[in-house]
Amino acid sequence: MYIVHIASECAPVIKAGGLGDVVYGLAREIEIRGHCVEIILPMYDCMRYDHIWGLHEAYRDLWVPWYGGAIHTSVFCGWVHGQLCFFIQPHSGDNFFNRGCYYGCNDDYMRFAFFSKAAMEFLHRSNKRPDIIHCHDWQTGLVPVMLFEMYKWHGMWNQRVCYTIHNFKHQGVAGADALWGTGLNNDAYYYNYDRLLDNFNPTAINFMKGGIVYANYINTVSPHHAWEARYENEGYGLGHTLNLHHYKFGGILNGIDYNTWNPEVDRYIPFHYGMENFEDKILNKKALRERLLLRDSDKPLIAYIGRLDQQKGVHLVHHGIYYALNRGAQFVMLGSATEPAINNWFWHEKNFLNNNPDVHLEIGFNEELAHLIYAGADMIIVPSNYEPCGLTQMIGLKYGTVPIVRGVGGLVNTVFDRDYDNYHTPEERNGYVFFQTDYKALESAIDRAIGLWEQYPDEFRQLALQGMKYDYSWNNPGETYLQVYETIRHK
Ligand SMILES: Nc1ncnc2c1ncn2[C@@H]1O[C@H](COP(=O)(O)OP(=O)(O)O[C@H]2O[C@H](CO)[C@@H](O)[C@H](O)[C@H]2O)[C@@H](O)[C@H]1O
Repeated sequence: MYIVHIASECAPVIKAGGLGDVVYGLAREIEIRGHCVEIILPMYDCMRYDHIWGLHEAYRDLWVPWYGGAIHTSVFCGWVHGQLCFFIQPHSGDNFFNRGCYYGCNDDYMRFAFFSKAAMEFLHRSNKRPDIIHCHDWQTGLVPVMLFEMYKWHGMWNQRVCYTIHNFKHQGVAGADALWGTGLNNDAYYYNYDRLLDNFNPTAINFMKGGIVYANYINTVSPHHAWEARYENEGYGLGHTLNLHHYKFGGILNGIDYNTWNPEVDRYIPFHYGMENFEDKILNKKALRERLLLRDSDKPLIAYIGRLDQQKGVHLVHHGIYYALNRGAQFVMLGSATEPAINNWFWHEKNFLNNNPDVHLEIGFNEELAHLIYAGADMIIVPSNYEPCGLTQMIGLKYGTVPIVRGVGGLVNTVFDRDYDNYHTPEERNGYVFFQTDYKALESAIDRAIGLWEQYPDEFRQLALQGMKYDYSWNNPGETYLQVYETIRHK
């Protein structure tokens, strides 16, 4: 099969969060299984060019129709750790992708409407006819709309779309200018409840809704979150649309790329270890302490890695830092915030705690440091308000770093409480789970973890080893996605 991903991220060249990991990891898995996979991405000025091999111009004069005119665009091509990627570079005064950031501009919806249009135009003009177009999140929600309303009539009859939703909160709610820009025009037709009209704002269209309505298959990234999106409020207003399209909606648990995230081969950690030499993990803990100037001691080390955002339960991350310190543990946080209020808050805490030898708050994005933290920490907290899948707990498990998570979304599908899980035998349990969003809930889970670490170190070690046994690689999800591709391809 021939599969083309159209996405706004691909790790490690463009990574703001988990979307990048998934696009790269899934593409790689499907290619290993003998299929042809290509990835189309925006050519951001701030991406990690050092991760691209052989970058060259592949298509020089692509004229992308835009607002009745056309934007002169170049398409570059190169290999990102073995995966063939195409990068879209428009030459226009809008400077869509030369902003020094991936997201966070006022005209994001126009930037990604253009990207989606350019990706489709590139496929069309270069005569690429993939069996499957796999697109992701709101940024590419217009891809299936354009395919089935426009490009189908230009020779793209046989293409089918798989649309994966990694985060329902961001939906691409836009005005009619997105329709005019892309040439979909015809406002009256798209401003319709059955098509792109936002479910709550009668003056707006919704890219993600477009993706849901038009794609041949839609999924979110864990079975439990698929359920939450339909039956609880986790679909952020798209629950009814999902119910209408339930026959083509599912939840497929993400994997993680064990070539990148594996303490036996990780090139960013100083000491490799696995289940056989688990005791070497402590050498990484020492290295982490040295790197962050933390006091060497016999305390447990708790970590948080992730975006600092309401989704991630920042109030609990914040509380967790102080609770861990009071409870005699060390804490390391690595995170970045796009919201100024949250950013300021954590900078304030960082300055306040600056001289404390048991805590380090690193504010920013640092892929290399993340690896060392996963390897060096004893526990990792994921206190999310909602979590479609969550990769950090799965990475933690692989590194023998015991996850302490809130029981929502994909966290429910991957972490099983050592003391209270009803569905897994004691040998299958791998972490700690709490359910409420108040401080007490988090505290009791941290207490149980630290208690075991301090008083029953052998049992704690056993729990970590049980987590390492789990296979959360792309092996199983890769198989499932292939089945999806096969099914929609023949429809
Ligand atoms: N400051 C920082 N420095 C270095 N690395 C950092 C970092 N902050 C985060 N990371 C890394 O980014 C990834 C984040 O994974 P998450 O599952 O938290 O994804 P996120 O919420 O962004 O994405 C959404 O998409 C993913 C993928 O589908 C879902 O798992 C998730 O639930 C959903 O919210 C991990 O690889 C983590 O190590």
